[in-house]
Amino acid sequence: MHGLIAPADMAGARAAPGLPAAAPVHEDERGFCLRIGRLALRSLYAELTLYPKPGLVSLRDNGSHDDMSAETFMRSIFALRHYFVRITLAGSRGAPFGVLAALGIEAERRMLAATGGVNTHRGAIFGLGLLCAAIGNCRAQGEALSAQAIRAAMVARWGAALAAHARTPNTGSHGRRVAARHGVGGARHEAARGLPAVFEVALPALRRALAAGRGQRRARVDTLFALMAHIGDTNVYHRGGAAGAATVSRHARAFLASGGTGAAGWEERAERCHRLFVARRLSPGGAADLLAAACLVDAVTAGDA
Ligand SMILES: CC(C)(COP(=O)(O)OP(=O)(O)OC[C@H]1O[C@@H](n2cnc3c(N)ncnc32)[C@H](O)[C@@H]1O)[C@@H](O)C(=O)NCCC(=O)NCCS
Ligand SMILES: Nc1ncnc2c1ncn2[C@@H]1O[C@H](COP(=O)(O)OP(=O)(O)OP(=O)(O)O)[C@@H](O)[C@H]1O
Repeated sequence: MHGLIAPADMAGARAAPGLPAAAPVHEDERGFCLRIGRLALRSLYAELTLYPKPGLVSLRDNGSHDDMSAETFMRSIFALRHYFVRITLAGSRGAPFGVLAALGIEAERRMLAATGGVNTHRGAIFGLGLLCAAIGNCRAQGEALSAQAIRAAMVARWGAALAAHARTPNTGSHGRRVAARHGVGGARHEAARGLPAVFEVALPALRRALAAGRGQRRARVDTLFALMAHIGDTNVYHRGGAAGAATVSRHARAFLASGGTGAAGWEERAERCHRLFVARRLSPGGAADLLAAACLVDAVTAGDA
């Protein structure tokens, strides 16, 4: 086939309600979506393999988790390989929020099937999926891929729907219980505000550390701590309550105040923090998701796409 290609990767997006069933996919659009999908997976892999990462699962250990390991995460990442391609395409076609949500719900189903029912990537499916859609939309508008343009495309196309999504009570989730008890908004509120934790906290921290010559590993550790210091993470509240959340932000702030990974002994300090979180069963999973999201935006805007 020349020019018009309908690969398996695209099948879900074409079949999704709201997209024309037979909308042809041009080769350059297909190549772009495949590249963004690959960068999204690479960002999740970068987050998984990073160490030290307080309380979180890595290749070294399972952090504060009994029900998942790096292998569970690898299976989950593999199960998501078509999803990010499809949602990029849906975004480039300007699909309504309901289409993105349907793709996300289907991806959650695949994740749960691959992990035996463990929630490894719910937050990432939502946040990175939304970013992939925004990146696709931005490119389709003929905009150069900058962080600002990606964020603007996301807010312009789906801002109102995201605000409505944040207002909709979702039954029975940890996020809902945490919101009711502690007044913490979580992933949906973060998205409704245009992902400020990604664009105003994580990305600047990542770029600052890279510009200071710290390299990807140290820059990502600094970024994770910046996020831990900043966000209200529903995972942390769910497992550790307000006291757990205060512990996470206090230790993150102390690590950053000591110079982050720019200071001698940073690795030992970060590992000490990891051991303390594991002892208290704390896990900043929302910060981990947002780190992966920032890695994706950085890769896309650095020209890797
Ligand atoms: C919003 C969804 C993913 C989760 O709702 P829930 O109320 O459980 O949210 P909750 O705040 O608890 O977070 C879920 C996950 O997000 C991450 N997270 C936690 N806190 C935060 C935070 N402050 N900011 C960002 N992410 C966070 C964590 O990993 C957490 O496990 C879900 O309700 C949903 O709508 N799913 C289908 C839509 C979808 O995936 N669409 C894809 C493209 S838009
Ligand atoms: N490396 C990581 N280690 C642990 N969690 C992570 C990591 N990366 C991302 N996360 C996020 O953390 C969330 C998983 O956290 P957790 O297992 O605490 O949630 P849960 O299954 O909803 O709750 P619980 O297991 O406490 O009943 C996922 O949504 C995922 O997106």
